[in-house]
Parts: sequence; C-alpha cells; structure tokens
Amino acid sequence: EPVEDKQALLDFLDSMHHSPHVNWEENTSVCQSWRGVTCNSDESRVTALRLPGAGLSGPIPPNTLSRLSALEIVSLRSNGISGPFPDGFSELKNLTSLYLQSNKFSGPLPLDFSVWNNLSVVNLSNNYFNGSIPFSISNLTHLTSLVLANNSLTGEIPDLNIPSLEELNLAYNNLSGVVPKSLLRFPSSAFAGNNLTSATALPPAFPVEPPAVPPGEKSKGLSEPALLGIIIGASVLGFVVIAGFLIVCCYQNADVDVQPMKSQNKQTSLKTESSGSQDKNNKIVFFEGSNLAFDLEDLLRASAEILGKGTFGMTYKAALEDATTVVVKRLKEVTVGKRDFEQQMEVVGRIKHDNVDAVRAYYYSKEEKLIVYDYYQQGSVSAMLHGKGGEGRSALDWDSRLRIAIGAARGIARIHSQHGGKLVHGNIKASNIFINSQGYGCISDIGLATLMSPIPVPAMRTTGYRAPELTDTRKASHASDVYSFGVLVLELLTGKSPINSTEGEQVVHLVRWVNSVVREEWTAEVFDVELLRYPNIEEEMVGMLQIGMACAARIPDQRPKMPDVVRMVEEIRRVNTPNLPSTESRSEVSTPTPRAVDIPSTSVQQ
Ligand SMILES: Nc1ncnc2c1ncn2[C@@H]1O[C@H](COP(=O)(O)OP(=O)(O)OP(=O)(O)O)[C@@H](O)[C@H]1O
Repeated sequence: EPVEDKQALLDFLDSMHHSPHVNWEENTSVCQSWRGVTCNSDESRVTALRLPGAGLSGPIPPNTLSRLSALEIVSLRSNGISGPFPDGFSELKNLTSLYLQSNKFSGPLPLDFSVWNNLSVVNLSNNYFNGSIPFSISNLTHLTSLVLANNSLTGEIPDLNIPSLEELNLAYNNLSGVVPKSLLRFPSSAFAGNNLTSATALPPAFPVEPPAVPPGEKSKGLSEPALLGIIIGASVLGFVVIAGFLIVCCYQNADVDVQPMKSQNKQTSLKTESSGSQDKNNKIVFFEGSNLAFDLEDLLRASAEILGKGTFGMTYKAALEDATTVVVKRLKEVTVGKRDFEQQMEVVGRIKHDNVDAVRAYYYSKEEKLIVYDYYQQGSVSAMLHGKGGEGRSALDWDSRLRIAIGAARGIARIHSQHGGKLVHGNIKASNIFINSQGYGCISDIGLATLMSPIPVPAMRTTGYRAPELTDTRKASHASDVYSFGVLVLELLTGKSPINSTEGEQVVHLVRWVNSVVREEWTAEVFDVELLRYPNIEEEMVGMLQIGMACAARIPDQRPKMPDVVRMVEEIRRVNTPNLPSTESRSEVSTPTPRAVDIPSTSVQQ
C-alpha cells in the first residue's frame, strides 16, 4: 500500500467538494478499491488518477497532488475545478497524459512545459485560461495531442515544430497573428474562432475567385482553348477522385454489413466525416445517476469495437479514456425531429429499475444520433442461449432461465406503466435482454422502434418475435410487447430460435411449432434437452409453457396484461423474493413426464 500517496489523495479530497461517488475511505485499499486510482504493478505508487465528472469544485489544494510524483495520467476533466493551473504539477515529472478540460481553471498556462518531457496528451480546453501559449510546449518531443480550444488565450501562436503532434485544436480563443508554417498541416477548424489574420494564414480550401490581375499588367494567362482544356481535365480528374472516394466508402460500408461477427471485432472508432464536426448547439445529454463524463469528441475518439448491426443501426463497444466501457448505438433513419427524440429519451431516461437497462446518455444532431448504455460483458440472452459468444449453452440452467423471464416480465411491466401507461418497448427479443447483477433479466433498447422509420413487413416477420397483427413497427402496442415476451419464454423453454430453418430450408415458426406439438399432446418434446438433466422442474416448465403460449395468443385481446404476466411468472416458484432456491441443490434427476397442457383453444390457431 503506497501510504504516502494515499495520504496525499486524502488530503486532496478533504479540501475539495466532491460527489459521493468518490469512495475513498481511509480503511480501504487505495490500489484495490478506490475509484479512479491506479497503482503500479507492485502497488508501491499511484500512477494514474482519473476522476472525470466527480463533482469536484474549488481550486486544487496546494501540496496534495504534487506529492504523487509517480503519476503518469491525471484526468480531472468535466468537473468544476477553479483557480490557477496548479503550481505543484511541475513536480509530476512522469506525466504522460493531462486531461483538465471542461473545468473553471483561469489565469495563465505554466510557462515552462519542458518539466514534463514525457507528456504525450494535453487537453486544457473549455476553461478560462488566458495569456499566451508558451513556446516551451515545442520542447515536448513526445506530444501527440494538444487541445487548448475554448479558452481566452491571446497573443500569437508559437511555432510549435513538433513532428509527433497528430492532433491540435486552438479554436475559440483570442489568438492573433498568423498560423505558423509548421502548423499549417492541421485543418482550419483547429484555428477557428480566433482573430488570426486572413488568407495568408489559412489558404482557403478552394480558391473562390481567380486572383485579380493588377491593372495595366499584361496578363501572362493562358489562351481560352488551353483554359478550357485545363477545366475539362480538372473536372475529369475531380470526377475520378470523387468516384474513387465513393467506391472506397461503399466498399467499406458493404464490408461492415456483410462481415461475420468474428472479423467485425476489429478496433475502430466512431468518428466519421460528418460526426467529426461537433455542433456547438448540441451536447451529449447525461441522465441523473450516470457517473460518466465525456464529450462527443471523447466518445468519437474512443477505441471502439463493432458489436453488431441491429435493426436501427450499428452498435459499438467503446473504451473511454478513463477506462470505462460503454455501448454506443448509432441510430440510422430516425424519423422524428429533435424535440420528439428528446422527449422520448427523457421518458426512457427517467426509468430507474433493476430490470431495465438504463440509458446513460444521448446525443442528437442533424448528422448523428447516438445513445449510450452500460456494457454487459456476458453478452445478451440470445448469445448465451444459442452459444454465440457467451459462455455457451450450459451457462443457462433452469434457474437462470426462470430469473431471465421474471426479470424481463418485471422490466416490461415497468416500461408499460411509464408515461401515463403510453410507453411501449416495440422490439423485445433475446438479443435485447441482458442479465443484471442479481442474475435477472434486464431489458434494453426501449422505445427505439417508435422513433424510427417503419421496418418492412417481410423483414419484421423473419424475426419471429413480432405479433401477427403488427404491420408497422411504429404501431407497436402493449399487447404486441406481450406477444414478443411470450415468444421469448418459448425460446427459453425450447432453446430454439423463434425462426428456425430445417434441412429442407423450410422455415419453422417457434410459436406454431410449440402449438402443434402441444396439440398432439407431446408436451415434453418441446423442452430443451439441456433442461432435462435438472430434476423436479417439470411442473415449473409446464407452468411457464402455459404462460408463454397465453402471451403468444394470436388475438391481441386474449393476451394477458403485463402486470398479470409478472404475477403468473412469479407464482411459478411461488416465491416473490429476489433469491430463487436453486434446483442444482436437488440431487435426484428425473425426466419430465409427457402430458397435455391446458391451453385456451384460440391460441392454438397460429
Ligand atoms: N449494452 C450492451 N452490452 C453488450 N452487448 C450489447 C449491448 N447492447 C447490444 N449488444 C449486442 O450488440 C449486438 C448488436 O445489438 P443491436 O441492438 O444493434 O442489434 P440486435 O439486438 O441484434 O437487433 P435490434 O437492433 O433489433 O435490437 C447484439 O448482439 C447485442 O446483443
């Protein structure tokens, strides 16, 4: 335990206002359990401090963080820290990354940056720093990213000739003069919103007008035919370049669409041509209780992995700089406008329930619509049940499946009670259900179906979860959600996907298949063989089968309402406690006895 570093951190926190999320207790291990603190491998020193969005306010107390001389990473972004740039940081000679953006720091930047000769990333944007940009920054030979945007910096931009520099942003300050030659390789957006002198500094991307020929000076111009030739040549060249660009883009998109999951797992980022330009009027909106803090830039820059392409767009797993992992959905074809989208997100974001996957944040602009969720490492129920990804089939014993069904039912019932009883999920299926920390089902993707353009009927049918009466995804109802839940229950019981194709390519619809087997009084045949090794569960399985089939009744009015479904599912084990007794403790193994199930006749007409 690094005792001195621990004391320095406690001294720091003692003098600063902070949110209760910072769980630093004197009697717990600084390296093992303190949030935002990372130690070196032998736990002798603290090497990283990451407290983004931790509600810190006030100036950094002197002689606290400066004692952490082994610090390599400091991330205190998105807080309300005020006062000058902390003097004592000059003691942190091992710093490689410094993130102080989105705070209330003021006063000049430190004069001598060369004390941090390992610095690679510096982000001091969105503060009130003033004075000039120190020339000593040019001594940082490892610097890859320098972001000083949105401050009140003045004076001329120094000639920062740093070959390693890949990212530069000095926009929205009060800088004057011209952009030095060494920095002209950066896009003009890096210097926007300053008082820089004109075209000499930033040559426009496309000359709008030909340079005027001074009067009297004989034009040494080209003849008209030559000019025409050049224009045609340039047009053809332009066309070839654009066509090439489009082919590459289409190829890349097609690539993503058709690639199997395995090869999609490559690292990428969410950045695209259009998403890169952050619209100042649009900010990421975080929901209460989310201890995440990042801006669009952070999110787009994060190292991301494609999890899959869903009905509404691409889903990514993104690793943020502060080591949190989130899931980002990039929505395509959102048909509603910003206000409707925001309203729907507010309704969804207000739901705080163990069985509903919380929306952590969202972003809406003309070009980009993103929703941020927690990442579930185990993958979805679909992956676990059908062995794609998760830990394989055996991970889901009968108890787990029962908990998934109970949790999902509770989650859906909660969703249905929201917004004066008007909220509908619209896309309940096993790939949208995860397992919460108590092992119960947890519903994700709420309310997206109603924001999007309708999905064509043939595509909808193929999912096997859609209620038969549903012709337009935006018209999903409580009753159609109940139907989808019924299909999910049948999937959990049979271990079969809602749509199966047999060898002869004949498509088998799960609900129809279950109905026909039950009609022939071969009930035991429907159950997943994996479940047959658990003893004494046939009563429960048959009970669940009745619920699943009642929910998947063809006529919407004959389906039970979600609160009734919750009650019925909970009664399966006649306990309404979070901890179900484990069937694994039962020693004898028995096989379910085939028997008929009493099903209302209407539901058999699938
Ligand atoms: N929060 C999450 N944590 C872990 N995996 C997730 C998360 N959200 C989605 N996934 C997984 O990412 C993949 C793509 O998800 P996505 O929701 O885009 O598509 P889908 O569930 O297949 O279809 P749909 O768009 O109709 O819901 C799925 O395998 C899904 O289970």
